[in-house]
Amino acid sequence: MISIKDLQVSYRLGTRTIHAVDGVTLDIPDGCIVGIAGESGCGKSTLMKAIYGDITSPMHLSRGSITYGLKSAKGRQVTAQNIREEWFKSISYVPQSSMNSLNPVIRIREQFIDFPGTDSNKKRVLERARAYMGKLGLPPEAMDSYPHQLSGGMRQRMMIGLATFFQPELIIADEPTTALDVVVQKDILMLLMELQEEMKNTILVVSHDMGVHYQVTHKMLIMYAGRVVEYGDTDSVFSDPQHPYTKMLIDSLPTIGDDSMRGLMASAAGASGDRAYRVEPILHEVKPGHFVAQVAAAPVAQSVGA
Ligand SMILES: Nc1ncnc2c1ncn2[C@@H]1O[C@H](COP(=O)(O)OP(=O)(O)OP(=O)(O)O)[C@@H](O)[C@H]1O
Repeated sequence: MISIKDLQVSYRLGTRTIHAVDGVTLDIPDGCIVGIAGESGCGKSTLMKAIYGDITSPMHLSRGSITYGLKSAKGRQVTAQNIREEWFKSISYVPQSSMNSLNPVIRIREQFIDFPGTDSNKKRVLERARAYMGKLGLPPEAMDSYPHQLSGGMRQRMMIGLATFFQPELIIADEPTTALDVVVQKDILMLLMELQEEMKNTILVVSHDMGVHYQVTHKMLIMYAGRVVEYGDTDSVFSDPQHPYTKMLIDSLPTIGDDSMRGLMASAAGASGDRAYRVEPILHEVKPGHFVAQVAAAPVAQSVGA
């Protein structure tokens, strides 16, 4: 279990200090996927970097502690002081826009060989990496490509492959599906879920997409202005949100069968005044080539006495 106690992480900007994470206390159990949501700038990435132990100026840990409950392969307790030595082994990070983090001028296979912690027998590493990438749905020749020769989805798969190659107990994925189309997004999320199911490790996923959180996570952490405003089992947070900000985030998620959306659709159509409507919205061409989902246009029923 990861235990975070009264964590404050700040940025020093000249004479000013911003507390990007402020007084966060929480326990993250082993073997679950935790989703982190909250508006831009609320401190999600800062919290993830602090957990990863990637604390470099102007960022600093101004208060509190993180304990990991992890042991290295050599049986040593992982602490905030030695966590860097465990990068990619016990803990790995898929950063924002990570698919663009591959070095563009060297082939992917070289990036695997240079990878921290790989053993000195390059041939053996490559064989293992090729087999692993095949398991992640990448063709064997993808390892011999330069990053620009692969699609965004393939590059993101590669990054997830790099992050999971040593089966770390903790993986932090900061917006792993941003900038991918919805089909590829789904594939990447399914891949993360399958890997977690197999490895039984803990994954922290930052995303702005509440639909992603609902589908993928076991627990949800909602942040606002550097603080955690709600944290609980995903089912409970979605079915019974308590904090107004969580309610707002969840209300912004349209769902099939959502009566409030139906009401909205109905009133929008009703407001036009010239349509009777059924409840199910249908795509209508309102202008040549311009479609909108609205309730079906049907002859307006004549009211009695009209
Ligand atoms: N390197 C930095 N120097 C100074 N301030 C920073 C730095 N990085 C982040 N901040 C500030 O810290 C606060 C939290 O930023 P952070 O990137 O953690 O938010 P976030 O929730 O991850 O946002 P986003 O969803 O846009 O990625 C913001 O006010 C941001 O401006």
